[in-house]
Amino acid sequence: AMSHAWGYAANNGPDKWCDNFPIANGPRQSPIDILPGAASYDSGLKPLNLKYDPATCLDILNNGHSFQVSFSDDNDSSSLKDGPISGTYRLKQFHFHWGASDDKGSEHTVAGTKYPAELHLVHWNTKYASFGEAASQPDGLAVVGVFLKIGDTNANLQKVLDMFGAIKCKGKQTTFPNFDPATLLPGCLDYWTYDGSLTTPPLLESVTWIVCKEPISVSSDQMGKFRSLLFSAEGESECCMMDNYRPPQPLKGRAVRASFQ
Ligand SMILES: NS(=O)(=O)c1ccc(CCCCO)cc1
Ligand SMILES: [Zn+2]
Repeated sequence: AMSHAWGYAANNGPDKWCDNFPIANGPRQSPIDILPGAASYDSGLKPLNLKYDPATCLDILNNGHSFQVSFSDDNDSSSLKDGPISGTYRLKQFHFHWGASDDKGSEHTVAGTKYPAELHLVHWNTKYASFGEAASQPDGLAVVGVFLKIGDTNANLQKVLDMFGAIKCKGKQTTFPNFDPATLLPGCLDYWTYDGSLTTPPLLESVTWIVCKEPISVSSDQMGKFRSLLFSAEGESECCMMDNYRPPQPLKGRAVRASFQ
């Protein structure tokens, strides 16, 4: 059985996740295809208020599905407020999803357009005691999504890619001090927002999605570096980490709001 051996291959990928995680066919699944023309401008939406302290950056890990940079979250030093949310949500980690080639890789799409990668900054609602508890609540998480578009080399992103030699295989982890995730944000923080879910198992319907309209740049060479990571653990037959994205899911009547006109 797949149990928790989910992945992105034909035998354990997104089309099979419903076997062990029936919520995969739920009413508020993510990602979605965002149709800018169908999004409704909401003047009540506040600008995003992101405050990140590089001192909270802890480590970088290859978890076999993506790589993630984790943050200490025992205070509000790195947190998200305002935007579509109420209260304070603490940054827990960020990670990416990407494709086998530059023509695909993002999870959200914009009027059918796929980007080569997508950054997710994962935050949890401090009205709950922990990330794990928040992840099971309908207003527990807020994930900021940022598209990556092929263009100039991204010097800030390169600082993350330079760590890949130490985390090539599943399970490898290394310290990653003093990285400022704010350097990965676009200049303009206009966003779309909707109620959704985690895009990987357990696919919990606990995420307020906040997807930035403006992408950040990544060079094609840098995208090649993403694909040098491995899904596989040391000693296993090597399997390159790529196409670790879930395709868009049915909107099922949900409204997508825009913070901009
Ligand atoms: N691609 S995503 O931002 O939706 C995302 C974020 C965080 C997790 C981990 C959930 C662990 C629940 O116990 C899984 C997926
Ligand atoms: Zn993600």
